[in-house]
Amino acid sequence: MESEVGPLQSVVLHRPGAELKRLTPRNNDQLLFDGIPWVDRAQEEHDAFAEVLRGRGVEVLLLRDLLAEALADARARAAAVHAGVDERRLGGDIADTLRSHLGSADDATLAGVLIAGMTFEELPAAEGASLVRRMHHPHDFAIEPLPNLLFTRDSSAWIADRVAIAALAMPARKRESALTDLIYAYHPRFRHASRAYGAHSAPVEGGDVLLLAPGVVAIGVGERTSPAGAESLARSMFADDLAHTVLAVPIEQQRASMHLDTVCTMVDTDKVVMYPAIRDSLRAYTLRATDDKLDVAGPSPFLEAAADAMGIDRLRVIDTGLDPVTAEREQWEDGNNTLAVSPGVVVAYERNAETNARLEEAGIEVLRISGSELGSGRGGPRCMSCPISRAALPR
Ligand SMILES: NC(=[NH2+])NCCC[C@H](N)C(=O)O
Repeated sequence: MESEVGPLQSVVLHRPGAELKRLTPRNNDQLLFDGIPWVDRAQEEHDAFAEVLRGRGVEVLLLRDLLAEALADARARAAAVHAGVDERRLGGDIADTLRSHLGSADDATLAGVLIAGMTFEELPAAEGASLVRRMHHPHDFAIEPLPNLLFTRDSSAWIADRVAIAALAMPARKRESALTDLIYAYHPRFRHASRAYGAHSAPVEGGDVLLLAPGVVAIGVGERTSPAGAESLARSMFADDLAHTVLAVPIEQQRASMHLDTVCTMVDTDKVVMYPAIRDSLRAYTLRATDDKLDVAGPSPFLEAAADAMGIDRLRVIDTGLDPVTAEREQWEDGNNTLAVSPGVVVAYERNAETNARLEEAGIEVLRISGSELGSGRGGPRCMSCPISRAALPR
């Protein structure tokens, strides 16, 4: 996979389920949701999203199935139980009981618990007294749920023929990469996939990684991806010959722009849709490897640095020309977070009517999906998808 826009062939999605039913007004902030989604409707919206992709010939793989299939391997099970059971939180006794309970669950049930988590009242019964059980509220989580698994973009990212397992920055999401890690390690389809970068160093999230052109990768640096994360991903891509140029793009460290793809996504080989408020201020450091040494230049204006690295005259921005308030509203609702299924064809939330109209005026085909419930986790079509293969672009 060497671009953002080559004809999409296969993608990993996660159909949201019981993990969203864990969200309450007391925990939604910590779990990174801005509201309490209506779960049945979120599932309908998600099914419709998957159908739009299938309708364009895309193979849709569902993360829950991949996880359950990977768990058929005993080593995957052991890793999953290890990652799910936090002995510091539970104490030795409960941890032991839970490990043996999970160890004997069937693959689908285990996958379900790893995703939806478990409360203290759902713990398997055990003999003897436990202060931990007595003192925890029955609704406290013994295993935290993973509602943000919906955003499959972030926990892994494919660059050329390699997969990078992300190190996620927020505590509520850290365990996601343990699951993607074991899918890629043990699922028969991916067992032989080579890795780029491991989950064990500084934070990098897939939402920050944009494949601008073959050999050219932009990495947003802000609330999630750290400078150290960007630098080590760049170094590993250079070492593996996956990129010749990396652009490190500072973005504001705030929720509205948590990832680079919340403010900018590619809609065609030489076109991006971008939040107008940052268009003139976005800058980039240009990283290259010269004689095996890292070379850092800039910062310079992002659009110029990108065009330069891509070897094109201009990287065009769809001129949404929106008034600042509409632009801010639609950016918050992921109007700039489009998923390209081929050059010039993108999936977008229908609610961002103005941005979509401008895209169409510019000749982009917009496949609209509804996201009134899905969007409450603050993520759009690009965040909710992890492309694993795209056809190469004609050169
Ligand atoms: N690639 C993205 N923009 N992902 C959006 C992730 C949203 C998620 N609720 C989070 O806060 O992490």
